[in-house]
Amino acid sequence: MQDTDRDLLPEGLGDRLPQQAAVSQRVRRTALDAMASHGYERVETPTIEFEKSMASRMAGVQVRRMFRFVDPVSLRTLALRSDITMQVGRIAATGLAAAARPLRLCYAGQVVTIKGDGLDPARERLQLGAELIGSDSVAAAAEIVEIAIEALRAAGASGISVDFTLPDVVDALSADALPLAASQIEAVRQMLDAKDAGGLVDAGGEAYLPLLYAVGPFETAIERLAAFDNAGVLAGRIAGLREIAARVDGKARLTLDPSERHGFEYQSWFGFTIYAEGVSGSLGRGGTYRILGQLGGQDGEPAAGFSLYPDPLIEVLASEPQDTKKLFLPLGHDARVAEQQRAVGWTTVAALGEKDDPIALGCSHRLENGEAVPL
Ligand SMILES: N[C@@H](Cc1c[nH]c[nH+]1)C(=O)O
Repeated sequence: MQDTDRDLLPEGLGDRLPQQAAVSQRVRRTALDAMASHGYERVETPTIEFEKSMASRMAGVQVRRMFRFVDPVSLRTLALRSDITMQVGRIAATGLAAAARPLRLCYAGQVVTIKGDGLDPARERLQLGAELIGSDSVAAAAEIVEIAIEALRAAGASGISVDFTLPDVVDALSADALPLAASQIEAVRQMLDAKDAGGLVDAGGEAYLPLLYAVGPFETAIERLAAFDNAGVLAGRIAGLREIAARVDGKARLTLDPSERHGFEYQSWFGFTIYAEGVSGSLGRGGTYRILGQLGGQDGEPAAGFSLYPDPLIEVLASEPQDTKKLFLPLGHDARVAEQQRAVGWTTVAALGEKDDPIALGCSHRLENGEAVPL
């Protein structure tokens, strides 16, 4: 009988072969270097931890997306990390509780979820990001957006665009200017998410209809949002968005979709999604949020941050021709010369036998009389 399962990977999981792995390393390094250059210090977190500590750090985290199982040692429920931001929140609230604020941390690692996101079947993704802990001000949010753009550009993306949103807009409006019954709030949110104008009216959210039209290029959409907000409930948020937009002007194309919530589980007054030309789907998101714990009392500690999910960018970059400079070392070559060549940046591939074919092995040059000769 054939063991068909042996060579298969579960749905949504995959290997990276050398070309993709090389690009992935480069993307990770260049993006993290951009974050480090702005004072974000690297932290590393475990891939598994207690479910409770991950799920309770921020309001709105969805545990049902996480792989969970019982630890045979502690007999407690563990979860595989689905978002490193929550772990950075734990570090900020515990190990680095006494560190000076604002605290700037960055991270990179694989994250997994039980189900892919929308049409994307991938269940494991590379996540890279930065968190600015101690403030969720406009200045903090603007710094985060600027660094997200810079990190993505450093990683090789171009034609970057950023879509701003107000994750808690329904809460803000329903608490004040446009009251909704507690039972209506979820339906109104869902209809806004679905951009379903008819459904929004049926759900009793007619007054929220203008939110569906305050979308598109930032300048015109923000004007529409301001016109809709005649009670001034959103005035602070609108001024904040304008300030952030002015800071990133010229670095990315800006759009606004004030009721967009896809992927925003715990962000508060400000959120954004980031895209690049030639790459389908989004490449990351971020925003302001609160870290629950002792710091900041009941409301938690304010923070802002972003996470990039660069896998689709890695695919695109890895499909472009790479300039490989590899030097073939024939049998009997001078080992000292080879070492000197590596010292000046060559990658060398040494022949093991007579039959080794430099071209088939991906070499661009061959060592002859101490010189690299093009093949
Ligand atoms: N970790 C969030 C993005 C984020 C980082 N910091 C704040 N928000 C996500 O992946 O959706």
